[in-house]
Amino acid sequence: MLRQRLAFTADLRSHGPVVRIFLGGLPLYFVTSAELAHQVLTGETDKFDKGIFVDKLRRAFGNGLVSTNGDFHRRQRRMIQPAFHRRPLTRYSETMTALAADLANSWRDGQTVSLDRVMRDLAISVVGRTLFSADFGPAASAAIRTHTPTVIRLGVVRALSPPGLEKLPLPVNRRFDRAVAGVHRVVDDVVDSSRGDRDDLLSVLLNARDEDTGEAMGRQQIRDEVVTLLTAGTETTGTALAWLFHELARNPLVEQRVHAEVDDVLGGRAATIDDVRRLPYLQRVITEVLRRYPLWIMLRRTNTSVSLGGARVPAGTEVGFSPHALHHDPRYYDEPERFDPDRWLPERAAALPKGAYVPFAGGLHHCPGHAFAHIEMAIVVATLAARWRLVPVPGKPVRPKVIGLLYPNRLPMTAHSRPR
Ligand code: HEM
Repeated sequence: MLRQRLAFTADLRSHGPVVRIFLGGLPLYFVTSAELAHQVLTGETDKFDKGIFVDKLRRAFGNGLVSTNGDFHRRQRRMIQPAFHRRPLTRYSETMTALAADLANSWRDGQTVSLDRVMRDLAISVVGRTLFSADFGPAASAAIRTHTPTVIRLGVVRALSPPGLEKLPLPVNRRFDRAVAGVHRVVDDVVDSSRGDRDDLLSVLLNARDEDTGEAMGRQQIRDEVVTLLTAGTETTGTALAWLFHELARNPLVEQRVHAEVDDVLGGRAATIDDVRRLPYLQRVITEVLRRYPLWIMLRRTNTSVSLGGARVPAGTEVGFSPHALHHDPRYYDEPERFDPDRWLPERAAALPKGAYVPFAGGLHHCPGHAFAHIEMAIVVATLAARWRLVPVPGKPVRPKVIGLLYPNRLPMTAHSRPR
């Protein structure tokens, strides 16, 4: 499973709708149909808690939103959700436009950039400024960019290995601890230097009071929420942006249509939130990128006995599915390996069953940042594509590294100025 990750989870569908596999002795019920994935995410959502992944990653994310269940999760979510409503998103979009324009202005014709790194740094700057009023310098940005994939990668290995591995004095565990400490150092700096008097999400957390006791939120809990938002909001969006430019370069007809659309709407200027709805083709490109490059697997755990596709699954059992396998399942998608943004034209997408497209999960843990991510991606791509065409460096093949998320192994690209 760890060696051939995508092939392993794709192949499970040939064994039936529910397949029992073992993670170092621990049974995992893997569901392979859209219908059952939808049931796990949204159908009986209060019967499924977060599973072994978040247990193994608790040292990193503590009790942040992504790792908690039940009433506690609901309370924290209620507090954080308003930061993703329309009005704050409009405010954040100004920062997205400014940062994208700065990047577009910083390139020289013929310059080669590590696009994966640049996109992840941009995503880190966007979340830092919008949610925490923090300007991460190059060192802090590099710390997040290098430590977060290590935390996720080793968390996945821990989850899929025999229990107890993480307690042994192994180099791999020391690496995990160092990476966690690296992310925590950056976040502690951000939390400690805020006075809580800004119009941002960090100030909401610093000023929050318990509804019953009136007590302030503990420092540790604030740190857990900030670590969660920072990593959940940057790795995903940064890698999706990198893959988007990779796909444009591999699909010249798609690239031409994106260029024609942004030229028509922007005429060379930076994009704003008002432009996003006027870029329908680019929105389909974004939807298609999130189909091709979603999470590898998602896990949950039953908190009561559940019937799944006719199988009786006892309480306390790990249940999982692969968004990547569902997004490439020929039962739901014609030519699933083809990058085809027009499959998202409303008349063609209407037949897609629930659960077949789940880049942002669903149910109680549905990604609160989905609109934030869509707006950010549209603004960044439109602003850069209005000025630059990004061309792959020959002889440097790009392939996905599957670390929970799909990262490009590298993505050197040369920026060519587009005629204005
Ligand atoms: C393309 C970009 C993004 C993708 C593909 C994505 C995907 C996801 C997915 C699949 C989950 C559910 C995880 C699970 O339940 O196991 C999730 C949760 C979450 N995401 Fe996103 N996300 C993206 C962008 C963002 C952004 C921009 C933010 C914030 C700035 C964010 C913040 C969160 C948080 C806080 C959670 C936990 C929610 C909860 O458990 O209640 N995400 N995301």
